[in-house]
Amino acid sequence: MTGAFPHSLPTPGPICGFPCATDTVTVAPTTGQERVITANRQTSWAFADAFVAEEDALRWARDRAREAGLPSVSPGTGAALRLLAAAAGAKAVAEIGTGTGVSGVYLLQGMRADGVLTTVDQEPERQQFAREAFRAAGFAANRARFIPGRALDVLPRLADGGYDLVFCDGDRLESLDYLAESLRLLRPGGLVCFEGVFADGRTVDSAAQPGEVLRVRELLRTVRESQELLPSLLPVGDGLLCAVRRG
Ligand SMILES: C[S@@+](CC[C@H](N)C(=O)[O-])C[C@H]1O[C@@H](n2cnc3c(N)ncnc32)[C@H](O)[C@@H]1O
Repeated sequence: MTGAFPHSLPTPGPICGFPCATDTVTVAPTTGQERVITANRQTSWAFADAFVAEEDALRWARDRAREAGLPSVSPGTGAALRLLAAAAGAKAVAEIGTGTGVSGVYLLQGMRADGVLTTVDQEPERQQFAREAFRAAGFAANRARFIPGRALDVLPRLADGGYDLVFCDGDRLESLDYLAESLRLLRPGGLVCFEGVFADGRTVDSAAQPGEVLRVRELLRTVRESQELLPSLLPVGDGLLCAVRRG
């Protein structure tokens, strides 16, 4: 991760606690005890992320993603999603960005036994891999509804307040639209989660960043300031932003 979070951050202001386009970031040289703490923290993060062993179906889906050059959620992120789905007693989950099904398997594992995962991806051939992964993981075909198409075309067709959890892992440039749609889709007390909000460290990096990173920063600010949401940014994988829609 770029920078030595949180030492590299400017004093959090009322709007953002991470660099805006104009913020400067001074990375303090790490010496002695501080360097030990930083190294330990990174080792601890790696340990936490690898804490959950993955079964064959997940490894198979992950291999298909790797072959396609596609990122998948890390084991730590998958385990967090599974935990959240289980804690929420999720019966209806919507996913943006099926990929080859890694996150979908974790979500299904956490959901109620009669729950249905509605998963959207603009690449139907990836959804075929996910379908196989779900079957290999032991889920009946009726546990997942695959919808091919662009997220912003599909989401408006899904039912208002009909979902316990919405997981967003599609196009970062569309993050704010996904948030607006999620607020409509979630029941009160439901959860929205965004994968990859660290953007490989670029979110807290003061160097010039592409539009997708600026959009992620906007998402973080919006979620943090929303009166409708109770947020938490989980430092698993590439950063999992989660928020509960207040009842
Ligand atoms: C990072 S991958 C998802 C990985 C998956 N969640 C997992 O962990 O296995 C992102 C997926 O989003 C899909 N995607 C990107 N932009 C999209 C959009 N606008 N609408 C629907 N799907 C989109 C891509 O085709 C890709 O399969």
